[in-house]
Amino acid sequence: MRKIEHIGIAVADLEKSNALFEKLLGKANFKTETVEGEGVETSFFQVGETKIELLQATRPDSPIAKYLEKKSEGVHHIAFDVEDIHAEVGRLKEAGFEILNETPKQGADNKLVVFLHPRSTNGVLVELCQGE
Ligand SMILES: CC[C@@H](C(=O)O)C(=O)SCCNC(=O)CCNC(=O)[C@H](O)C(C)(C)COP(=O)(O)OP(=O)(O)OC[C@H]1O[C@@H](n2cnc3c(N)ncnc32)[C@H](O)[C@@H]1OP(=O)(O)O
Ligand SMILES: [Co+2]
Repeated sequence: MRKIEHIGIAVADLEKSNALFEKLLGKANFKTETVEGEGVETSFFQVGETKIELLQATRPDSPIAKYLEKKSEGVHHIAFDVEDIHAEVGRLKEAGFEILNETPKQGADNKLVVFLHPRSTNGVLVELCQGE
């Protein structure tokens, strides 16, 4: 794992949270992107080498909608940048972590992403992501 690629934050109202994070970070977001496969609309802010990813649900069965039903707005996942996602999945599986999707799926920014179940990672939803 090379660095924290982004921190995902579940929000109820992307427009409101965009304005809040713009004020907090002193800069505007650099992009928004809808990822239909995950049922989310995202907004990204660059902070040094890493990013803040705000996530709003686009449909009721989105993981973000389910999360907000049970919990509240806040940190939803931590994403690590990896060089070789297949090798990393193999290593983590061997080490006993619970992989949610062994076949990488399409994330934002055309990246391949894999999630680890929070029950195997001290309650933190972990995302691995490999860039182009
Ligand atoms: C924009 C695309 C991409 C990117 O490029 O960055 C993204 O970031 S997409 C982000 C949204 N997608 C995902 O989160 C996909 C992976 N998540 C899942 O598969 C599911 O959300 C889950 C983690 C398996 C949970 O789903 P489910 O089992 O249906 O939900 P429950 O509500 O029943 O939860 C079971 C258990 O897990 C705890 N939980 C759920 N979400 C989280 C979380 N984000 N962080 C920590 N813990 C979480 C939940 O509290 C339950 O715990 P117990 O009550 O103790 O059983
Ligand atoms: Co993410």
